[in-house]
Amino acid sequence: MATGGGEKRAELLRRITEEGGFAFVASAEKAAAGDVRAAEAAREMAWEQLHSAPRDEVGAAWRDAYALACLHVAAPRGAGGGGDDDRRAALRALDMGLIMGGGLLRAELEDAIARVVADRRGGDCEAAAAAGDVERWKEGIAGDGDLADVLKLLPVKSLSRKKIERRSCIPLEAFIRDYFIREAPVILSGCIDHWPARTKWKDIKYLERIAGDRTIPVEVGKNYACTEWKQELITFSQFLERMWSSDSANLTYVAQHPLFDQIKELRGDITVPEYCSAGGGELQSINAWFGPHGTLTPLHHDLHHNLFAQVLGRKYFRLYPASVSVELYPQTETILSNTSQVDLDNFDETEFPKAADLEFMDGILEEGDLLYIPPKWWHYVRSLSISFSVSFWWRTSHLPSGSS
Ligand SMILES: O=C(O)CCC(=O)C(=O)O
Ligand SMILES: [Fe+2]
Repeated sequence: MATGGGEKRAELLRRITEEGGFAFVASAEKAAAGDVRAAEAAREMAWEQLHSAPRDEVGAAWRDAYALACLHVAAPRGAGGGGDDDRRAALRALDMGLIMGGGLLRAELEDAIARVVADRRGGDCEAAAAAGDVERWKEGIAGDGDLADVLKLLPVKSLSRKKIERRSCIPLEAFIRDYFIREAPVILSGCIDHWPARTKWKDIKYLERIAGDRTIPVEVGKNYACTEWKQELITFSQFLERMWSSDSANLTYVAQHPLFDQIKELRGDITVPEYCSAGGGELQSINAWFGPHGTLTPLHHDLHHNLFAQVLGRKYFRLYPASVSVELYPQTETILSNTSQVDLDNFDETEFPKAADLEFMDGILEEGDLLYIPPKWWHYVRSLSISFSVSFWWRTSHLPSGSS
């Protein structure tokens, strides 16, 4: 398997030389000549550079260098004829390159992944999910509990509560007129019934077969605002295994991950809803939110318009308008400034008095529903079953730029 991108590679090595990475360049040259140990050494050196400074300060050259080294590590293992272990190791290296590496060699990484995947398809690739898992999976997606059960867990003043409006699939013009322009949330049902994902993802064996050996980033812990929270890189199969764990302190959540850029087969199972063209906007990202019963996303806001598709399972959403930001006590640390200090699960009225009487909207997103969340609207999300959702974020030209 060739690593491709000859000119890009030469240019990258020049950039790394300028950064003083002579040892990396020497190892990369040996790796290109088939030296596996040199490939691994180069990857190690780039990895160290990636972790030597905060993520946004690591130079693009070193990120691209990491991707190049991953291509070299995978090349001999991914070549046709290798065994399953080799293919898995190649996929892991290439996925790590996609997740942690820069964008320069993205196409080369994707091509290499497509070759390994196609090679595997030729062989016997029956999914490993046990028969019992198939049943458990169906039960897990169904979930139970209604709004009253959720509200018991969340102390609220019922006077300040409104239901999120619910409509069946409406024309784009009506969506723009009634919700988008007014920046009003709405749940739309029956708009994604045609997505292959609605049927295919109900089959755990399908997910396991398509994605089982792929490496993905997951979040582990009660929620991202907790101190014990961490991120890990595990295979999709390992993630599915953890779905059955009852250890709530180690809830494992694929959250806000661009899974569909990474695993192309899954991208084919969903479609960008027409509503995302409202405002002549530009799609910013499509993210997966996949996890067990009980995942919690604390109260926060994002800068984008969000159309949130509930593909499998059910989720409770609580929304507060953008206008009440001050009353929700945003965190003071810049990195978490879009997150509220108010913990809705353990609401402390004496500490956050202004938040006590605020009006909010809530509702349960059922399988097959879409939820429109206008920019900067605060949202709190809790899964009521195994849940797989997809968010479509877009922005219009008049909105502030930047990420969530
Ligand atoms: O589903 C979740 O847990 C959070 C979703 C969310 O915050 C978003 O789509 O912006
Ligand atoms: Fe969000």
